[in-house]
Amino acid sequence: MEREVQRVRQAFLSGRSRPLRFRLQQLEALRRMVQEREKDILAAIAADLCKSELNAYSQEVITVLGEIDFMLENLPEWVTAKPVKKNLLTMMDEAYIQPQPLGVVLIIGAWNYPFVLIIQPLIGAIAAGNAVIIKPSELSENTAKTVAKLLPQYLDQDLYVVINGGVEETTELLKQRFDHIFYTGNTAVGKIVMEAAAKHLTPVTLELGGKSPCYIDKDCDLDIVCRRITWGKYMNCGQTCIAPDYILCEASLQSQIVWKIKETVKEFYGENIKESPDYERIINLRHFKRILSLLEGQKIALGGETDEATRYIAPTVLTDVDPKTKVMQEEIFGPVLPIVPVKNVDEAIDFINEREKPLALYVFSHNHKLIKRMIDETSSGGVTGNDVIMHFTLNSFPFGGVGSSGMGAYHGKHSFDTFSHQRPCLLKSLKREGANKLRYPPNSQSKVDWGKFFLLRRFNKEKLGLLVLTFLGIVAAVLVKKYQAVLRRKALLIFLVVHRLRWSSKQR
Ligand SMILES: NC(=O)c1ccc[n+]([C@@H]2O[C@H](COP(=O)([O-])OP(=O)(O)OC[C@H]3O[C@@H](n4cnc5c(N)ncnc54)[C@H](O)[C@@H]3O)[C@@H](O)[C@H]2O)c1
Ligand SMILES: CC(C)=CCC/C(C)=C/CC/C(C)=C/C=O
Repeated sequence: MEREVQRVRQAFLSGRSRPLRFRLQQLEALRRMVQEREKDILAAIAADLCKSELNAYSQEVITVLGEIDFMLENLPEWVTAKPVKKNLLTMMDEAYIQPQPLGVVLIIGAWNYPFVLIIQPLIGAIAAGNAVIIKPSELSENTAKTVAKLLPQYLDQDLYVVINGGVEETTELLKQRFDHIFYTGNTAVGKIVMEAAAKHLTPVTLELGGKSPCYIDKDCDLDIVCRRITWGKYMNCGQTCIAPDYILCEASLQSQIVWKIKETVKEFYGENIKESPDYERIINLRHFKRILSLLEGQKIALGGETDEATRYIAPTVLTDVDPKTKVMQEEIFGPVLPIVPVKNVDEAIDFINEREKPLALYVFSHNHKLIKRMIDETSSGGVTGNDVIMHFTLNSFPFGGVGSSGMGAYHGKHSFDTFSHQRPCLLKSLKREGANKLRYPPNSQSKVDWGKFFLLRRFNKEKLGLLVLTFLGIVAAVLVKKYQAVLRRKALLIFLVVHRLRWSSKQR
């Protein structure tokens, strides 16, 4: 492992990942890989998650292609140094921010969207000029193997390396020194990653999970609300980090919500859900059993049917859920939707604020003020009003959590920034040493006053007068320098005219 990381570091130190042209070439090659090997990629995702290839394409491949196009279009502008505002002490100098690659980045992915969750951060890391080691999730082994096979056929083999393995390999990998670690997965492992990173003072981005609440106000169109929630909750069989985890609403709305979700489930997946190509399965038996245990003692208003052999759990809704029960203590990450009754929006806000900060928050209402209030008075990684999931699709948004749902963010320019160091560069001249006397010892009150003037722009009248005089002096000096030749010619002319006049008067 150590040798592998060293090999990638040597490749980074060769400097070839840095030029803009190289980064664009690699991103184009990655796009080619996705387009030419689409079938292999879709088949792998489909095998890992019992997902239709159409769904694999629209949930994962579209996002990746969109992100590559966005990078190719904007990267030339992002990599250029940006001049910054200067102060009086540096007004004659060159001052700019130059984004630079961090070095060797480790990307650790999760199984639930096994392709996009490693390739989207990879796009950002390449765009920023880094070398990358990718560790896909071992639970989605088909995608992990496919990515390990395909990437070296298209990308620089020493700069971008896939290492496959489970906990043991990841633990070993985490002992190495990286310049950034980008981890997607559960919060408990997030802490392990952060602890390992701390040993090398390596910065981390943690894309974690949590329980994303969904508040439904009574003033809304329940047909539309339930259709949107059903889509976001049961997509990928509920195994989506930003799926609505639970519903908060007034008790009287529950029966209508259950009925409308039931109708939508029929509309989306047909009478026999098990036969639907759009309804996935739970990733493994451990997660299947974990989700089943969340149903114990609950009032099942919809669904609840299961099949261990195929790890099938029907779209399920629970009503009148007690917040103290297990289903409300951990992220569900499955097709189970509890409804927790609250009296009003105030109680919903308190409920959300009494818990860990979620990755996403959803609020449905015709009342725009209520939505704004919910946003102002709570905290979450991201918010969508009157829909679910959709904030993920906008690559101008930073995507990430807050508090226990994660730290740092990515997508689009935010990915580029995550994997770059914003390096401040100040270039001075070795001339104009006179001005520097102000900061050299011995110090004096007058120097402090000048310092205050230059850096804090605080001055007394006397100093202001002096400064106006200095400024006029500088302007005069600049003008004299600029028009020196003209002035010299004018002076010569005056001299000649005067001389000529004198000579003429003498002749007379
Ligand atoms: N914020 C996001 O973008 C996002 C996206 C997907 C999933 N998630 C969250 O991830 C969770 C589901 O993923 P998961 O954690 O089950 O995925 P997972 O089991 O695939 O684990 C994630 C990664 O951590 C590694 N790992 C596991 N145990 C480890 C250990 N002890 N030490 C070091 N590495 C270890 C795995 O090898 C894997 O690569 C949910 O909480 C979900 O909300 C978040
Ligand atoms: C809008 C469409 C068609 C797709 C969105 C795809 C999606 C839900 C991606 C989620 C990726 C992600 C961060 C998952 C976390 O678990």
